[in-house]
Amino acid sequence: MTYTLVLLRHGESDWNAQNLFTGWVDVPLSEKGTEEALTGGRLMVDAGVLPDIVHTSLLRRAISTANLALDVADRHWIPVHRHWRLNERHYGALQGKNKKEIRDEYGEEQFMLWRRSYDVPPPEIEPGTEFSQDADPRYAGEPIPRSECLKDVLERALPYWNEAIVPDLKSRKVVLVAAHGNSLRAIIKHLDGIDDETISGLNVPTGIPLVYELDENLTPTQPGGRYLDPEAAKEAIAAVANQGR
Ligand SMILES: O=C(O)[C@@H](CO)OP(=O)(O)O
Repeated sequence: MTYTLVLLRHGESDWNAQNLFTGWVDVPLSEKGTEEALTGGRLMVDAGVLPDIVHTSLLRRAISTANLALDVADRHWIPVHRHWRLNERHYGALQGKNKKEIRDEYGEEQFMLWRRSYDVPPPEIEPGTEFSQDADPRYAGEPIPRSECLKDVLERALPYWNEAIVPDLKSRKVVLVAAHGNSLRAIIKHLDGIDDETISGLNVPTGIPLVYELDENLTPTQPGGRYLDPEAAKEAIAAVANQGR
């Protein structure tokens, strides 16, 4: 008997399409992203993987993706929990900046350090500036970051994983987590025990459900899980890896 976890990165957002660092900026899905979310729902139906409960971030690209996918799967009615601890990593002062321009200005090495190193956060965002979240009511009273590396994301996501998601898994619910490239990378690092170096090469495609069967110790029975459309995932993973080029 295993526990079933479905990880779903939101469909393409408007800012993914424009190649902008997004982080906690609350941008909507693009038309393509909406289609990806609907396809994600169909893939779950075809695989017979029907969520009993959903956890999302507080950002509309993840919320909309979950809503669209669950509607297709006729599971629009399941209980939902939302938390900022599942948000995308906070991209600090890079939020709203073009990835290619940042790469051209700072060079490949610095660009990749900021984008994919485990423990180097981008420069902090200035409070009160256009893309900062300090006055956003959804985070009132919360210890929100001004910039995060993946290590920070893992540290803030883990309490939510342990206290909110694990109990649902252990009660034998099929759990859907609809979140973001980097919050999902953090969860995958934790689940698969990926080391700090190797995780820099792992990218998560938009809109393709990734299913994990977990044993009693919450160890994946198949490391890396299985994408419900492996061919599409391969192509989309390469596209994410190549952003900024
Ligand atoms: O901009 C972002 O918030 C993330 C995800 O879209 O980008 P990256 O893949 O570069 O970490």
